[in-house]
Amino acid sequence: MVPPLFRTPTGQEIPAVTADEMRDVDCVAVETVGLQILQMMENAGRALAWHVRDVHTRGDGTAVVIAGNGGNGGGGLACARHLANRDIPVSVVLDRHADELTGAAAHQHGILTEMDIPIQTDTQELSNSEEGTVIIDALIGYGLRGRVRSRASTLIECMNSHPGKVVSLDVPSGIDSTTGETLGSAVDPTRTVTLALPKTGLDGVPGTVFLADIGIPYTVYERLGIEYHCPFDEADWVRISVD
Ligand SMILES: NC(=O)C1=CN([C@@H]2O[C@H](COP(=O)(O)OP(=O)(O)OC[C@H]3O[C@@H](n4cnc5c(N)ncnc54)[C@H](O)[C@@H]3O)[C@@H](O)[C@H]2O)[C@H](O)CC1
Ligand SMILES: [K+]
Repeated sequence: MVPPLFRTPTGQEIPAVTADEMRDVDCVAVETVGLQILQMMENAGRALAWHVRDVHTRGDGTAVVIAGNGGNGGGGLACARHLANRDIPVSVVLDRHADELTGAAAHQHGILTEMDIPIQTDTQELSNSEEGTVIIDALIGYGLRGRVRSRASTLIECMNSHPGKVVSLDVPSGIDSTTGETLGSAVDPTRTVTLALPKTGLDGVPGTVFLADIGIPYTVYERLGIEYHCPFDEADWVRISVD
């Protein structure tokens, strides 16, 4: 399969990667170069919060983050903190009980509880929220394995039936980030904010796609033989599309 070629609005080409290649990037960044996941996640959460504010054009200006237990969920929870810091009323719906969270997601969750941000597993508040509410899809990213299971599938349906705009982090949940296949059900976003490099499966996803800088240095790409030229200019993100 020939990988899709993404370009910025000025025509700069950006290589797309599979989930395995992106895991290699993460692995070299962390194991060899010494970045910490939380450093990259902080950049992801901040960039995502900017995009949520950007699509917040009307309504009551609230946001609901739907978060899973992996790196994607962790980025969504970091985004919730950045939104609250800008006085945007934000709440969180988890895909599991808070006691079951692990790793970076548990870490981000602990901060949100200290901030008194409402966190629940019940989707009622999401269903009742206004059209102007922006939904942040941080359920599953490139870590999706197999068909979407029932609880995640319910959350995906809930996001898709909400009248508000949906911003997906990294990959619309339910889309295989390598093949673009819908594994059972998938989020239909207004916008996707993908991290570091485009994923091959993003070719053809609905909505616009932005690439965000999460601070991975050139040397990581060089070590993996990925030809990378910085596509970012004044902003820490750039819109990308396939010809
Ligand atoms: N350098 C980077 O790009 C960085 C990306 N980050 C973000 O981390 C995710 C990848 O994180 P990972 O923990 O590997 O996986 P996910 O969060 O995508 O997925 C795990 C999550 O999903 C659930 N899940 C998996 N399969 C299924 C299924 N079939 N049905 C239901 N649920 C499923 C699982 O239970 C977990 O909850 C990447 O996309 C970025 O968003 C890092 O933040 C920083 C570096
Ligand atoms: K997602």
